[in-house]
Amino acid sequence: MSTDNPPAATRVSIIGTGYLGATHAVCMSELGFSVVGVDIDPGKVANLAAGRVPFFEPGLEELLRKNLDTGRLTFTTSFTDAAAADVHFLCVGTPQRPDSPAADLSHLVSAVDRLLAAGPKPGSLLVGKSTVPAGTAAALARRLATEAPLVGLAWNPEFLREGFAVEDTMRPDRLVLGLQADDGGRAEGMLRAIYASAIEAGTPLVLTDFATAELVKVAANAFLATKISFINAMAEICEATGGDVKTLAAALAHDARIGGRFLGAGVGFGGGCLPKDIRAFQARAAELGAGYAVGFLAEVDAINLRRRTRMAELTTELLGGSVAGRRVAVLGAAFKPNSDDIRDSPALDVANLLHRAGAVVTVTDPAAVPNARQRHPELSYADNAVQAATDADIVLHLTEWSDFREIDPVALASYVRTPTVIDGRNALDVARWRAAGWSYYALGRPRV
Ligand SMILES: NC(=O)C1=CN([C@@H]2O[C@H](COP(=O)(O)OP(=O)(O)OC[C@H]3O[C@@H](n4cnc5c(N)ncnc54)[C@H](O)[C@@H]3O)[C@@H](O)[C@H]2O)C=CC1
Ligand SMILES: O=C(O)[C@H]1O[C@H](OP(=O)(O)OP(=O)(O)OC[C@H]2O[C@@H](n3ccc(=O)[nH]c3=O)[C@H](O)[C@@H]2O)[C@H](O)[C@@H](O)[C@@H]1O
Repeated sequence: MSTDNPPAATRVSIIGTGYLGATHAVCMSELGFSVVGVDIDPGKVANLAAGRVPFFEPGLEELLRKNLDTGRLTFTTSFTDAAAADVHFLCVGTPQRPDSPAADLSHLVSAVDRLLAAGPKPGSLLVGKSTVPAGTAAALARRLATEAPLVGLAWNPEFLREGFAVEDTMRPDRLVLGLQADDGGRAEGMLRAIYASAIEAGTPLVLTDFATAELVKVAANAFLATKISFINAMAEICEATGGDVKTLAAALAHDARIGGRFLGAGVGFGGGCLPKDIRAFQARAAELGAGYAVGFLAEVDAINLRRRTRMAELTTELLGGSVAGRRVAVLGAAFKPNSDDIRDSPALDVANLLHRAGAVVTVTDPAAVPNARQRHPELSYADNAVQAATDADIVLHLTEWSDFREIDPVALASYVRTPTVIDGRNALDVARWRAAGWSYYALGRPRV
């Protein structure tokens, strides 16, 4: 999206300023809109208002500060401040329920309660961006029809990736707009104006109904999860036959119909979205009587979780059958590089499995240690790979930060007790590590 022609007087509110909402607020302001971000977490609001992004996202803080300085971007806990906006983007969390695989929609319901209580402007538009089970928008439309008939509704799911959030928001692969057939084109017109620069730049625009828009989002995440679990299933077969999953994936990638992205075998997917979205999808399909159609996602989830236990088993095997009292260095805490997000992190899951089996586990990560320490105070933490690996019996590489790929294996070997590494992301330079005297292992690759 270009910022050459800032739009005029449209006022935008962003409800929920977490990973998605904070990024969307900053990017909408960068596009020239007057933006207010509202959140119930006063700490988050205070940080954002002071120019601090309370999570790791390359490029976002710089853009936040620049836009705060223009006066176009503000943050508040008051829904009254948000009520004056013309367009409200709903960006609150939809996590997995604690007691079931389904999505917890309570934040969404409460956000709408608060907005309606504050009295949104007649003619304003509520735009859902959160990932929701199919049918959520239709239910919300019925609610608005009785409680706020002059407020429109659209569903505009978000596809950004953490670590590339600004880039993905400014230059999305596509824009999906779920619209109501009977609003006379109002919502479409307002959203075309909001996204004018992206549309002019040629971003594909998909205009559809609510259910399809909701489903595009969960289908995309289900497909990505399936692709990762497919290659991890091949890794399991490679382990059984002595094959090499990295060569296998590279060979598959030469087929343009398959492509090489999301064929990275290793310890599997985590984060605040893929795992909970495939579970919520299954739960919703079952409610609709169509659970059989996505039954395969249970296997996708199971393959993914097996990679974590397999990593712990291989560690145990390489340490002679027991990890009790052995020192394990874990490189990585975030669910992926360029993020401090530890939601459903494979790295921390593996660290905990080993800790519970009696290992002395020390975790390091370039960005996620503060979050990990808060959530898992039972583990030990180090500032860098050398500290984590000092006197280690084994080193596990579980999040492929460039910092870890760039480690000098010769230097690191002088700190460890035994130079054994398991590359849980198939991302280290095997030849370099072996030449430096390390015994190198990886899931789905032959032992040499
Ligand atoms: N994190 C990501 O990269 C992406 C997330 N999504 C979806 O976006 C949604 C939000 O995800 P995240 O930003 O990761 O979650 P998050 O947990 O980082 O942020 C959610 C925010 O909503 C706030 N909130 C909760 N209840 C509220 C209420 N009643 N009123 C106002 N604010 C409230 C929370 O305090 C929090 O700051 C989810 O549905 C997720 O699946 C979609 C695409 C990308
Ligand atoms: O709905 C969401 O929130 C987002 O979920 C994912 O984005 P994200 O969770 O930021 O991370 P990804 O880059 O998709 O990675 C997800 C997980 O898969 C793992 N992964 C990825 C690729 C791969 O080849 N192998 C692999 O194990 C990563 O390490 C990570 O744990 C999607 O890629 C986004 O399009 C979507 O908007």
